[in-house]
Amino acid sequence: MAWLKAHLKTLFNNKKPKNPPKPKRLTREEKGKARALGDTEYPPSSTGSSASSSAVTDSDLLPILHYTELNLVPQILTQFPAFYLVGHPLPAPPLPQAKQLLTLPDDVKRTLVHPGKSTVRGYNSAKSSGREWWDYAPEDGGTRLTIDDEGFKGATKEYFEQSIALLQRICGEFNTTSAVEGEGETEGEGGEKKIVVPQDIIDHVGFSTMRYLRYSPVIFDENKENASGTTAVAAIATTTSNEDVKAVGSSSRASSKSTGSSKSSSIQKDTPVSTKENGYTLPRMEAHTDHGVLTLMTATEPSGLYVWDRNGKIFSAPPIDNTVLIIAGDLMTHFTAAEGKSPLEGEQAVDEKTVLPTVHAVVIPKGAGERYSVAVFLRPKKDLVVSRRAMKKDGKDEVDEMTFGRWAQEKGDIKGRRCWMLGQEKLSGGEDI
Ligand SMILES: O=C(O)CCC(=O)C(=O)O
Ligand SMILES: [Fe+2]
Repeated sequence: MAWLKAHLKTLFNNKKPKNPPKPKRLTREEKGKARALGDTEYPPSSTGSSASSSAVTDSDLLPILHYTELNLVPQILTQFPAFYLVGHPLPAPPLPQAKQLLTLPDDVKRTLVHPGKSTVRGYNSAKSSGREWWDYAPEDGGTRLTIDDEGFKGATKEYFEQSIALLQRICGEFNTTSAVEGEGETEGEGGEKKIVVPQDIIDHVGFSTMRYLRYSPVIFDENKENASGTTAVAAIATTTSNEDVKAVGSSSRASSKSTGSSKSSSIQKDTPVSTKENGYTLPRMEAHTDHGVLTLMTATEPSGLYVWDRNGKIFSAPPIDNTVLIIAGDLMTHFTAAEGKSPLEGEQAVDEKTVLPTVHAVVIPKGAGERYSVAVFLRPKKDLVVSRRAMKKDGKDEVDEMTFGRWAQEKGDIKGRRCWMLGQEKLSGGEDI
């Protein structure tokens, strides 16, 4: 797994685009107005050429993009870890359906567990995190592991299909057509099409799924929770602050490193490990990156979603009416790596057009109640080659082909799957991997 370690170290080591477009400076009021109106000038559409050695963005808000401006997405995802999309054609988000399914009696929910115990199909729970979820997959029209309710099934299928179509459209924006020499990249006719995101992803649903999630204090399993007192879990707090979010990041780092590591005891000692000493733990999802191409999210209040940018800066990502939030998954980094490079080669594969996967976490403030969310994951077929890496084997030049299935498998094999975390190393103040 040495390549992965090297890769993570370089990718997430405060790497910035070499020549990022400079965000336009707006006052707080202007920003708020731009957000409320879905102002097309925010974020700026210009591709300023002045080099900046400061942060990728000086804004503390995530951009809101209008559906008619999807062509800006490739640039925006190098500047921001996420964006809201307004003016999209999606139907109402199936949050009532999420609540409908996830508040069924436990014995009914148990019948929706995948026979092979898949965590990306049917019903699952992580009781010690105060979280449960149900995954819809389009196989057999999504009729397996679901409930017998036509309204539920219709709304679920519809939202999934339309969201996937939207994410595929966004992928198409990464594939530009270049005009005649000297004119740069344009939408001009007759030019050469540059494929960044494989066409197969744009044409096929692949291994895409949709998830309904519920975060609630009532999900905690009192008997299991921290029985040993050593399990690394999220911090305890009476309010949610950046500190709490950082703790969600650092504690999951401890859990990933502690398993199978000879350093586990010292790491656990040095890491904020919460127990029930204050009588409460927060419903949460630890910091992670999604391993697909793009993820579309929508949620109820209370807010609780946070995203990290490539410098470790945290953005709150509360739900905004009529918008969806879109973030990048690991495969975006494979596809947008520097020309001819695989991200598995590390730093040299990251250039100004490289989109890094969005680190995100959820933590629900104490007393805030329940949160429901919907996440649609655009993922390719498992055998799709996502990047190629030139390497020497027994003195011979070889090309190592990374498929999506292998990527997901190798990432999953790292305990806790917390490996692709940009912010986490910085936030936890810990040593490099
Ligand atoms: O609940 C959310 O908003 C995020 C869920 C998520 O990140 C995931 O399921 O991968
Ligand atoms: Fe996620």
